[in-house]
Amino acid sequence: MKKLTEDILYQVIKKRPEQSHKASYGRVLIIGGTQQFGGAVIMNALAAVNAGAGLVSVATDPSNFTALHAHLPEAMVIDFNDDLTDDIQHADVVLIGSGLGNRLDIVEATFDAIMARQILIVDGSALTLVAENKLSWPQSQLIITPHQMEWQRLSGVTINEQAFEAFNMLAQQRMNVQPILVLKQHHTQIYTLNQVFEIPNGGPYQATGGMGDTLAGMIAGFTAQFMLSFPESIMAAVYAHSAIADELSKNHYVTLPTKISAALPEFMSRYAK
Ligand SMILES: NC(=O)C1=CN([C@@H]2O[C@H](COP(=O)(O)OP(=O)(O)OC[C@H]3O[C@@H](n4cnc5c(N)ncnc54)[C@H](OP(=O)(O)O)[C@@H]3O)[C@@H](O)[C@H]2O)[C@@H](O)CC1
Ligand SMILES: Nc1ncnc2c1ncn2[C@@H]1O[C@H](COP(=O)(O)OP(=O)(O)O)[C@@H](O)[C@H]1O
Ligand SMILES: [Mg+2]
Repeated sequence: MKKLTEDILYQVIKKRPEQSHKASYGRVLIIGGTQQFGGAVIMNALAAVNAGAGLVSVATDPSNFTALHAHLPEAMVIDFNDDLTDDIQHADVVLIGSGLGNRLDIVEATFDAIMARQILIVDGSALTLVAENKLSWPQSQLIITPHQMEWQRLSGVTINEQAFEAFNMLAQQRMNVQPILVLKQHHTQIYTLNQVFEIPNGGPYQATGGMGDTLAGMIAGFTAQFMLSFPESIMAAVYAHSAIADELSKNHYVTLPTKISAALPEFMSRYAK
């Protein structure tokens, strides 16, 4: 187990070249947010845009369009009931699952459309749907972001057994496509193909709904923008998420997910050398 340090931020976050444009920083497609859980995709998108993704589109229930635009006019919207194949195939990074409820049809269609070279981040309800329906993972650069109960549902490793790294690693290796596993908890762990990393920061002021949706959006923004630093870009996103929460916690009892996203541009500017 390797403990991550602030160095990961200097390693991944780079000063932008003058000769660049929005497409240089990645196209992200976010798929999620039923009528009940529209907030989840708004938080995904706030995080991805504030992390610096070049272009962000959100495929969601149409009842969420106005609220999303009110929070974030930078994002584009798509009706998630339409055929998303073209939108998926034009994205560099697809994030699916936050607030997706029981829309198994959308998970299946996304897994069918995704291509092997693309980054696919699977979060929230999509993880539960994969577990319940025993879906196979698609060929892609797969990242999964379960909290401990979602990981228990997916892997069969109970929350108590998750203290043993070897159990998690074995379960990860048994999947048909070996994903990068971001196992969320106090001191989140990141399982790459052959090594485990752990963040030393973060705390209970982060225990509030939408905190994981924000992390998933940050991972999308970091991986889309810092393509050449994969998978370190994932570690930098996880580290930054908790580092910002730590800073806010000095004078905030609870660190709201939307405040973490709002702090991202200034936070990242400190590391861009
Ligand atoms: N504003 C919005 O739109 C929001 C939308 N959201 C969306 O809702 C969807 C459902 O996501 P979810 O995580 O809330 O529900 P679920 O998968 O049932 O798991 C929760 C249960 O698991 C247990 N548990 C055990 N260990 C745990 C741990 N370490 N961390 C967390 N839980 C742990 C615990 O059980 P308990 O301890 O209560 O017995 C708990 O009751 C998902 O798509 C998400 O994106 C949310 O983001 C909120 C804001
Ligand atoms: N006590 C804690 N210490 C550190 N981080 C925490 C703590 N509780 C929750 N978190 C973080 O908050 C996030 C919660 O994710 P998740 O349960 O998926 O939230 P949601 O689905 O509501 O957005 C994870 O990144 C987790 O590591
Ligand atoms: Mg979650």
